[in-house]
Amino acid sequence: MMALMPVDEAQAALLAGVTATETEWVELAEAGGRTLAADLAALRTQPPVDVSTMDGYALGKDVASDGWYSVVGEAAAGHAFGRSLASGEAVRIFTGAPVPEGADRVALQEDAEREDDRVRFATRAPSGAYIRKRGADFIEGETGLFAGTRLGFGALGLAAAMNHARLPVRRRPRVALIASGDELVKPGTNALSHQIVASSTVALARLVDDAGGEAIDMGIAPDDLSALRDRIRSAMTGGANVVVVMGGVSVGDHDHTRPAFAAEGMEPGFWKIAMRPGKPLMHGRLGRVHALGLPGNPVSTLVTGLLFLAPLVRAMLGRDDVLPVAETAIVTAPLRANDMRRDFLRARLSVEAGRLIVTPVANQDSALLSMIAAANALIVRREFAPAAEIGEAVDIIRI
Ligand SMILES: Nc1nc2c(c(=O)[nH]1)N[C@H]1C(S)=C(S)[C@@H](COP(=O)(O)OP(=O)(O)OC[C@H]3O[C@@H](n4cnc5c(N)ncnc54)[C@H](O)[C@@H]3O)O[C@H]1N2
Ligand code: MOO
Repeated sequence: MMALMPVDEAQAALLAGVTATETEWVELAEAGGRTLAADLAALRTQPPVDVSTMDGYALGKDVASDGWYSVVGEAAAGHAFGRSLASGEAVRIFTGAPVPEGADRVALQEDAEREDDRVRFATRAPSGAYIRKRGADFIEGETGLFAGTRLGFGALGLAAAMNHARLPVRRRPRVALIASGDELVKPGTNALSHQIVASSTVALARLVDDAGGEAIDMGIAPDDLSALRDRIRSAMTGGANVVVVMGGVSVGDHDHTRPAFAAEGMEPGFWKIAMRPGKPLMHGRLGRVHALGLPGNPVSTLVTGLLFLAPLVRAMLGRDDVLPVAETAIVTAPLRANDMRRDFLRARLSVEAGRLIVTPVANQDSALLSMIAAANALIVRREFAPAAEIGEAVDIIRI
């Protein structure tokens, strides 16, 4: 029997030599969830001048002998006080307003005793009080965001503040999804008893989308070599970066995925991985295009999608976080010792008294979508892991 390749080795082989997609420019408002293709420098300094962090009074260094300052004007956000402060003068100032020249501190309005146009304070604010210095956030020319960053709300806010209206992002990798099997019909059709609803396309498309790719539904190919070859070819013509065939990767007489890719000139990568579910997973290259055969059992399709396809998409985006992040949680059921296949148990993760608790779902059959729908994590059981007792910490991946 052909030896099974360890998961880590297969992931490394898959991700080695991935080329990032091209750069495209998008409007800031369209850039959410995309991945930066280049480092982004600040186009201005923020704050551009020293500003007040509170509502109060801007004061100079010198205190008048009687403690009273004369209030000579006002500074509000967007409205600077026009001149330098002289000794003994105060300017009424509001949050975000430029601190006038000659002022070195801001005193809170809560601490002020105001009488007409003069003001005094019981205690003296220290030098620099309530002043946010020019450039405290970023300085013009400084790199604020790095290539490979997924643009979440914080990064988008920073990009806007740095005065970028458009951002360079990686084009979404195009992932063609081909379902294969004579038994498959589209969701919502009048399926006969020997037919199965093709559920993996929509599920995998969601996973691809979430990873930052663009899923292309290539429909259902029958269990026929030339039909599958046609489908692979049209995916290539359509500009796919990854061609995925779901099902038909095992060793049965009707499993045409590998032969079809091979007939299209695939340079073989790996086939058969030491993992459960997902053993028959296959990868190869059609020139620069990645060929992936994902095992047909729906849970196997999604687990291999999560561990291989999604990381491949993220790698093509040049993302700085490619592989799923492992965390630990306390297991609530005993787990038996593992064999040489890394096991990914579908499980339910929750928080109890501030700790992560994880429970495997009732049935680990890789055909049961009800079980993966009920799960929100995978428990990762490493190769030859010893039995685990209730209360032990185990590795998990959120899904
Ligand atoms: N003799 C052996 N038989 C099998 C092995 C093996 O090593 N030796 N591996 C088993 C494992 S593990 C898996 S997983 C399956 C996967 O095989 P295939 O990739 O060839 O999948 P199919 O036979 O095409 O389909 C399996 C199952 O999944 C259903 N399916 C397929 N595509 C979809 C879809 N898009 N949506 C919903 N359901 C789908 C299909 O109807 C079958 O019931 O092979 C084992 N056999
Ligand atoms: O991948 Mo099969 O993945 O064990 O059902």
